[in-house]
Amino acid sequence: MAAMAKALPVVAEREHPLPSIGFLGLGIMGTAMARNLVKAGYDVTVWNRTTSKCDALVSEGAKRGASPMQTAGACDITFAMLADPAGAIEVACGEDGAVKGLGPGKGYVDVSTVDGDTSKAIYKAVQAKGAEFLEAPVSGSKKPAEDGTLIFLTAGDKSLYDKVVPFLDVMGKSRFYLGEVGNGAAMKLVVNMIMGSMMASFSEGLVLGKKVGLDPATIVEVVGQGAIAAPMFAMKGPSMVKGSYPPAFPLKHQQKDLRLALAMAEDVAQPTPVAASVNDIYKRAKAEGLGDQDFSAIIEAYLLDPKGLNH
Ligand SMILES: NC(=O)C1=CN([C@@H]2O[C@H](COP(=O)(O)OP(=O)(O)OC[C@H]3O[C@@H](n4cnc5c(N)ncnc54)[C@H](OP(=O)(O)O)[C@@H]3O)[C@@H](O)[C@H]2O)C=CC1
Ligand SMILES: O=CCCC(=O)O
Repeated sequence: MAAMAKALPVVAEREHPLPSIGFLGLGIMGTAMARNLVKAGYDVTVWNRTTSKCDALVSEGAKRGASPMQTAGACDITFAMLADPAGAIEVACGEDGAVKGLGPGKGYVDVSTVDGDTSKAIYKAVQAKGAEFLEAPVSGSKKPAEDGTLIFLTAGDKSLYDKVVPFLDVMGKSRFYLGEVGNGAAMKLVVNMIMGSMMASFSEGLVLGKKVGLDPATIVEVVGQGAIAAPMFAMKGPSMVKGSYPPAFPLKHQQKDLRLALAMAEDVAQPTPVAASVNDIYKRAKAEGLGDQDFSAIIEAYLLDPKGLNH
């Protein structure tokens, strides 16, 4: 059963004036997360590199930021939801980066999925301005972002964590405080490494089953009733069977997370042969032009006929 959208607390019901919020990065996730903050009645300023992506939220009540620097300068707490380490560094530490707008009393919360070293570099830059930093990558995809049921994996300045709890609770259903910067990134990469391998294994099973004459839709049903049942298989399986992969979690980001998880494993000399092999399959799918499709399109990398299981 699909998760129910939760009732959002509204600002008018609160007793004290609340901090103003900046939100940088309005992709699939950022748009839905910022929208929930706007809907809850907060004073939200949004910025995105492709400025047209701000239009809808501005028409719904958000203010338009001129740059990451201006947005962070105008707001008490700024969230950032960027594609990858390069984007996160650019937006935080670039020419018109958010860090330039920060100062004592302000906070920067990076909710992008990046590696620990990227997070630590941003932390150092934020600290140098006398501001506070929290890394807070999320588990959960487009639908949980829309429903406000994400899981936050936070680490960094505990005092900032305490301040942003009300905002995290608007955007999410649960939150973990994991201590030092890097631990949130590590938790997120471990979870997504497992997820990428699960999806590849599921695809492999569907393709093999089809080849030996089984009905893929029946395989999805059987998997859903046994010990390996998973919400992800139940949600993605039916559309995979139809060869349809509308992007919720883009395949290029899943491959990025595998790449970052493998680098993390390399740093501690931990063998991860399953993830290494799976990463090659995602790389092949990306090379075949599937990067902007949902990551469930990984199944296409197994198929000679690129139209999907039904063809
Ligand atoms: N989609 C999902 O299910 C989930 C995604 N994540 C993670 O969240 C992050 C965002 O994901 P998602 O919203 O799906 O991604 P999208 O690809 O939809 O959005 C990426 C965002 O990053 C911006 N961006 C990328 N590079 C730069 C740059 N150099 N400078 C400025 N802005 C940049 C894009 O701007 P522009 O619009 O101009 O291109 C866009 O706003 C990723 O780290 C992803 O791994 C985490 C959990 C779930
Ligand atoms: O990083 C993306 C995670 C997607 C999910 O948790 O469903």
